[in-house]
Amino acid sequence: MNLVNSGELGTGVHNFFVFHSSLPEKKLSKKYGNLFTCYIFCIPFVVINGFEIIQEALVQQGREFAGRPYLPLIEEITKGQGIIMAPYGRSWKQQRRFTLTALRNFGLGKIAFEEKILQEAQYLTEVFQASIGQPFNPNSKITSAVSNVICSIVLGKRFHYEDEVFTQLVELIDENMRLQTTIWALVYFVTPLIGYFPGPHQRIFKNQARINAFLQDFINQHKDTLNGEEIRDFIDAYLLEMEKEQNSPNCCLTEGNLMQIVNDLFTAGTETTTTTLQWAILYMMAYPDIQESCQKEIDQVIGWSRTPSMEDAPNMPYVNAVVHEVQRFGNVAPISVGHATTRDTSFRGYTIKKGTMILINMPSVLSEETQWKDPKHFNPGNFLNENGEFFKPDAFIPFSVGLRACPGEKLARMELFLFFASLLQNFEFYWPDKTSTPDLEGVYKLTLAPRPYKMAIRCRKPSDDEL
Ligand code: HEM
Repeated sequence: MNLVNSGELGTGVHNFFVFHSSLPEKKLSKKYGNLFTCYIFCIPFVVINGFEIIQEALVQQGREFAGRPYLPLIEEITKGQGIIMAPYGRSWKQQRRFTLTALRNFGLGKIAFEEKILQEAQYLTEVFQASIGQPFNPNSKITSAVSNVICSIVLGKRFHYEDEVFTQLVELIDENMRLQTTIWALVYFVTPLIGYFPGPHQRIFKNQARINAFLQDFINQHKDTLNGEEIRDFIDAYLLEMEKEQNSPNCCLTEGNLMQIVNDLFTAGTETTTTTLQWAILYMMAYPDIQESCQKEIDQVIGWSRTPSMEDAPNMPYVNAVVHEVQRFGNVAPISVGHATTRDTSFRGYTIKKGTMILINMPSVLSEETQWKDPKHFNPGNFLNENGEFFKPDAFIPFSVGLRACPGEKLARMELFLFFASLLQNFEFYWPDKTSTPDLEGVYKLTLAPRPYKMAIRCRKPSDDEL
């Protein structure tokens, strides 16, 4: 048993068997308390629920909970490199520190990223505009726009939405994310020996090899044209730092790590933001009065003569509150990324053995009754005070907290605000099918996404004569 009671018995820790990967954690925490152990085929993992106890684990005992679980399938793909699934240690620290610095230097929080995002929002608006008149599924268009932001930061170029290399890359990444939530991934987790036999898991490896081949091409092109005088993008910055540090004995900057970080930024940076924007549009169709209030504020603060900018955010408390509420209610990363203990850890009177998988139950915080004014409904009021001013409750932690907290948070927040405000400035979104209403239940594929839907749009922008 992994969670060993070293204190008093029965203080909310329970052990039982679970044979399914999609857990009804909310119901379980009601029944078993804020800290309990589950088993997947006899392999234990500890589930942590609620703001206070999650803070305690990830922040106050941050180092002890900063590991990642050993998952044979992921290990086969990443070889422990990169950031997301890298074990806690020197290499992870270096990759993470370098990535945060590079993102900051390229303009995280500065104008450069804002321009890239706005340029992409403009393309997305044009593509939506061309679809007026026919209900359509916005998913692939939003995915293209969001992954293009990552492409321009990491690879130094954006792609046409129909570009063959680009669409293949996006599809392969998407398929691999989906395959990693199938029963096969679970079987691989328990019996890694199936890696030697045929089965759908082989498709994951095949897809990954193709993704890596695409990315290796880009890395090679960068190496051939590298020029210390001009850093074009993330790959350039990493290669130059590798060159500089090559004789340093503790340096973990390697081409293998570079490849895995590029993979990580694509996977983490595209799916989460795309899914949040899909929820945003779906909620706007489900709650047209909220959509209208957003548009009123956009019209007042921005008008028609210019595009939105991050400087508008403090003057747009309602839109800002809606974007945050989309993240809270949409809950796109319900189990965050799995954590693990980095050593035998004493926690709330219990000893958790080194390497135990830790599951952070995000909905237990994002809809915790004691933390929110209206936890159960989509209500921007959760982020507005009595004077209609924006405020952010401490329990708003969709990017997690502690040493592993999302390093892409600032970029993601910029993308969400600018894409959302640009789309609502230009279009009214409405549910095209009069016989049904938007389905607000999600489906889980590493992120919690809306079921595929079709939407209809009307152009809001007055003609030049009317302006
Ligand atoms: C709405 C958008 C996003 C959400 C909700 C989100 C959420 C998260 C969460 C919950 C984690 C796990 C934290 C933990 O283990 O405790 C994470 C990790 C991570 N995210 Fe994000 N993320 C978003 C966008 C991005 C973007 C745009 C990037 C890249 C530029 C990014 C890069 C990463 C990376 C590299 C990690 C791994 C950090 C580590 O293991 O040290 N994410 N994110």
